[in-house]
Amino acid sequence: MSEEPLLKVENLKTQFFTEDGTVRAVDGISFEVYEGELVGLVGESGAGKSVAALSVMRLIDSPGVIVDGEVTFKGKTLVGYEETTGEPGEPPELVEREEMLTEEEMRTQIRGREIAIIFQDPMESLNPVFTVGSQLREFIELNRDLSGTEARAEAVQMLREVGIPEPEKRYEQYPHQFSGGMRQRVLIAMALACEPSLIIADEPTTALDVTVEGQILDLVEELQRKYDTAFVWVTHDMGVVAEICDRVNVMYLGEVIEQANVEELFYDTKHPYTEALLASMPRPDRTTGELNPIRGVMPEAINPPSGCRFHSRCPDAREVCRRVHPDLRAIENGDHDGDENGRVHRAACVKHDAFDVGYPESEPLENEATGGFEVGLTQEGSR
Ligand SMILES: Nc1ncnc2c1ncn2[C@@H]1O[C@H](COP(=O)(O)OP(=O)(O)OP(=O)(O)O)[C@@H](O)[C@H]1O
Ligand code: NI
Repeated sequence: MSEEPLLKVENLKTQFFTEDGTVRAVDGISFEVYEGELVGLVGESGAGKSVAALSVMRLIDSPGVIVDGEVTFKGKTLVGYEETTGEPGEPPELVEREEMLTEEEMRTQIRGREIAIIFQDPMESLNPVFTVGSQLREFIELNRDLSGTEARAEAVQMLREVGIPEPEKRYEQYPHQFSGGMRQRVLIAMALACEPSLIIADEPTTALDVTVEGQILDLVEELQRKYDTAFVWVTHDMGVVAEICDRVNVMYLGEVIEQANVEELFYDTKHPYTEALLASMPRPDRTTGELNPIRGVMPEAINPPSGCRFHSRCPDAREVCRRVHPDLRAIENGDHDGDENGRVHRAACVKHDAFDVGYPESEPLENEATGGFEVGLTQEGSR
C-alpha cells in the first residue's frame, strides 16, 4: 500500500496553439504506473492518448506546449509547474519548478535509458539506409558502457531474445527486408536494450494483422515477466487491453474518465463511455447481442462540451450532466481502500458521485445516443 509509483502523472495539460484556436489535447489527466505493471491508455481516435504519451517524455513540439501539471519518475521531476504569486493586480503565472530536469538531463538520463518509447510505425524509428544490426549496436554503444564487439554481441542476443530467427544473419539485413511484425520486434529489442524500467508503447501492434499482433502481445507479456519492465500501452482496442493490461485508464476528449484494474473495468464498469467502448467490441464472454458502435462523433478538443464532455453521446445523460463537470473520484459504495494493491477504482461520472449533485432528480437529456427521444418516455413519446 505504501509502495511509491514508478511514474506519477498529475493534472497534466498539453495544448496546441493553432490558427483555429487552442486544442486542449490533454486536459488535466492523472494516473500512476507502479513497477512492473502493464497500464493501458485506451480511447477513441483523438482522445489524447499519443499526446499524453509524448508529454511524459517531453517530446511535444510546437505548436504544442505542456502548460500545467506534474510528472515524476523515480523521484525525478520530468514535468513540474508551479504558480508564482504575480505582481499585485496581475494574475499568477505558471513557471517551471527548479527541480524540473533540463532538456539535456531528459536526453542523457531519461529517454532510452530509463523510459523507452515504441511507435506504431517502426520505419519512423529505423533508418532505411543502415542495417538493423548496426542501428541496434550503435544504440547500445551510445547508451551503455560497452565496446563495439560487446555491443554487437549484445545486439545479436537482443534480436534472439525478441524471437527473431537466425539473428546473426538478420543482424546484417536492412529494415525493408523485415516484415512489419519483425520490425516491431526489432523496436522492442531496441527499447529493451538499455533495460529501462518503463516502456511507453503507442499502438505498436495496430498496423499488424491479428495473428502477428497476438504474437507480439505474447512476447511483450513474456519479456515483461522476465525483466519486470513496466509498460504504458496506448491502444484504441479493448481486446488488447483485456489481453495484456493490469490496469487501465480510459480517456475521452483529453480527460481520464475511468481508472481501474482490468477485471473491474470489464466486470464492474462505472462510466457510460467505458460501457459504450466495451459494447462496441467483440467479447468472448458475451455470446448474445449485436455489436453496438458508439453513437455520434467525438466533439472537437478546441471547444469541449460543458459539464461532462461525454454528455452529447451518453445514453445515461441527464440535464445535470450538461452543467456539472465530474471529477475523477473513487466510486461511491466502492472499496475505498482499492484492490489488494491499494489501487482505487475511479470514475468521472455524476451517477456515481459521492457528492450529490442531483443526478437522480435531473431530467434525461435528448442527445445523439438517445436518438432524439428522451430516455424513459413511454410509447406516446416514440409515436
Ligand atoms: N501537432 C498538432 N497540432 C494540432 N493539434 C494536434 C497536434 N497533435 C495532436 N493534436 C490534437 O490533439 C488531440 C489529441 O490527439 P492524439 O494524437 O493524442 O489522439 P490519440 O488519442 O492518440 O488518437 P489516435 O488513436 O488517432 O492516435 C486531437 O484533437 C488532435 O487533433
Ligand atoms: Ni495516437
